[in-house]
Amino acid sequence: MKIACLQIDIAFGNPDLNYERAADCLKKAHEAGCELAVLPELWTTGYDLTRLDEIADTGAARTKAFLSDIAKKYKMHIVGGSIANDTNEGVKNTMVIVNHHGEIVKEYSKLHLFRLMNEEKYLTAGNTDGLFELDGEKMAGFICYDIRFPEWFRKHVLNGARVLFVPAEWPLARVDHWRTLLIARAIENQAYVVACNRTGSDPNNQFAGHSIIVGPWGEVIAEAGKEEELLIGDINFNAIDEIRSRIPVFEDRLDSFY
Ligand SMILES: NC(=O)CCC(=O)C(=O)O
Repeated sequence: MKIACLQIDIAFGNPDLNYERAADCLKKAHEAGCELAVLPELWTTGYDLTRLDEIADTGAARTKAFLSDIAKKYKMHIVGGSIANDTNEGVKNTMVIVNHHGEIVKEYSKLHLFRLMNEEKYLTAGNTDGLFELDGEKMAGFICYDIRFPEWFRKHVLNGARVLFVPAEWPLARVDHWRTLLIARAIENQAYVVACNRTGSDPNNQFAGHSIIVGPWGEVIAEAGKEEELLIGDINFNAIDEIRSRIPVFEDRLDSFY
């Protein structure tokens, strides 16, 4: 499966412009022959959290219609990063996944809110898992800070997920943590990790870029630099079986001791 991470800059608090930019990049991913595209975290608004009452997407309705139209037009699955989603439980940081028929297959809202970027003051945590299926393969979505919680990843992998998606707005200041944690999540779970970070800056942070696709052996299949980039990599589901039979971690787990 040919996958594209849309490592883009995000216009602070300007959804109209961000939808336009995302549409351009999704078109480029389609033209490059990609079967699945991934967007970064909070790609419609950035971290303009004090203005969420004006700029959040009510019920993610605009985002769902936008992604669904594009997915259908290009026959491409879209892991829709995440957006500020105004729900009756508060504003959530929600990922929408759309298959290549334009059907919404999953909504996952970020479980672990990141205090260093004030998320807990403005956002409501999700309360569902991130498991979904595309082309008969089990996959899962996580959002940014979630990568610091290996138990959350393991839970999804034990439930069958073999491709783990991570949209993010990860600052440059901790780019070493970003790379190390993502590679570790791939190695320990013997699964693909596809992580799409934003680039550019906002009033509080400079972002790292360095979107990355990591294979189940921990090998870096593709990695972006710091600038805007359409990062493309191929994933091969057979490699997961091969590595799991070489080192049978999932057979050797001793659940009763953990
Ligand atoms: N947007 C985020 O969740 C950022 C997480 C982060 O920077 C970290 O160090 O963790």
